[in-house]
Amino acid sequence: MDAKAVQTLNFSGFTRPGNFEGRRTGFSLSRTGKPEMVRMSRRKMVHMEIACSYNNIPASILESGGHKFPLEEELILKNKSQQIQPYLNGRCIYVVGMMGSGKTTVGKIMSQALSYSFCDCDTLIEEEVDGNSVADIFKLYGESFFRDRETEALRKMSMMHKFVISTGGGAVLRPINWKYMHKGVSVWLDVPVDALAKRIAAVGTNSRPLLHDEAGDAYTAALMRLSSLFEERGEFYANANARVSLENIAAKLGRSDASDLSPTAIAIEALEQVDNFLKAEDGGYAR
Ligand SMILES: Nc1ncnc2c1ncn2[C@@H]1O[C@H](COP(=O)(O)OP(=O)(O)OP(=O)(O)O)[C@@H](O)[C@H]1O
Ligand SMILES: O=C(O)C1=C[C@@H](O)[C@@H](O)[C@H](O)C1
Repeated sequence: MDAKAVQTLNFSGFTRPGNFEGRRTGFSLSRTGKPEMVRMSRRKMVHMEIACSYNNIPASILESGGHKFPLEEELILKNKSQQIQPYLNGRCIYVVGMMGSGKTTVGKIMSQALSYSFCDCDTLIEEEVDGNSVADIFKLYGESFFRDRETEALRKMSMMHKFVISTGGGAVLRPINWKYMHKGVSVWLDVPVDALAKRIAAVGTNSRPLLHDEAGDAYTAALMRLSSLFEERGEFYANANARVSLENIAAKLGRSDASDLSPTAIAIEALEQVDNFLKAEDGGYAR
């Protein structure tokens, strides 16, 4: 085997209930790069070696960790979530960030990894206002009515445990909302505004009332409005306990573009930043 074109991950330890989602089998990549099924008993010492051999990917990329394979990302995610779970102690995670920053997409991945439930605050408000969409609530009742419902939804969620909560883009604006969100751990997904504008232009602005009235082509209109919203809100997002900067992740992975990072890679960094916060609070892990 060409040692240069191989990356190996080793995991040893006892399986715990919940590991491998209760399945008695796991996957390992064979030396040829094909996944192989591996049988495991319910609780036993396991040693898993995952060797990835991709001849067309330069060894320098594999060795620098600049390329993450989906299976590898899944294992890192699970490992990280198991590491922080005892220190989270059931506290909820609130994901904050601009419209389109991936709070729902990344939040769902985090909730699965942590075996937490997931709640989208906008959806909760829609359910509580007779199933009206956020856009319709703005139209029918106005923004301040929506903001009051948002505060009420956060108050209710602050009494829950083991939830990842994707908040609305403007939830950071009211100090009372922070009082509720600080019952848990808050994470800011900091995504460059041009990446947000690309994502939003791709799906349209119909469901996003604060962007809907802007003139011009979809990308430019979204970019202009998002830039001015970010100028007003940047300092509020920075109240979060942990910041996940897509530009920093791209730099770590040696990528030039922060807009093509996988949601799983972003979720891993989010858990990493939560871990840093937990280590720093109240004297850290020594509680
Ligand atoms: N890492 C990513 N790379 C590319 N596209 C992404 C990524 N994460 C999310 N998206 C896409 O961006 C759009 C917005 O994502 P998502 O709904 O998760 O964001 P959000 O922060 O919850 O948005 P909002 O606050 O407006 O509801 C979706 O179309 C989603 O598929
Ligand atoms: O950024 C905002 O102010 C908003 C974001 C959405 O998630 C919705 O909560 C609503 O459209 C307002």
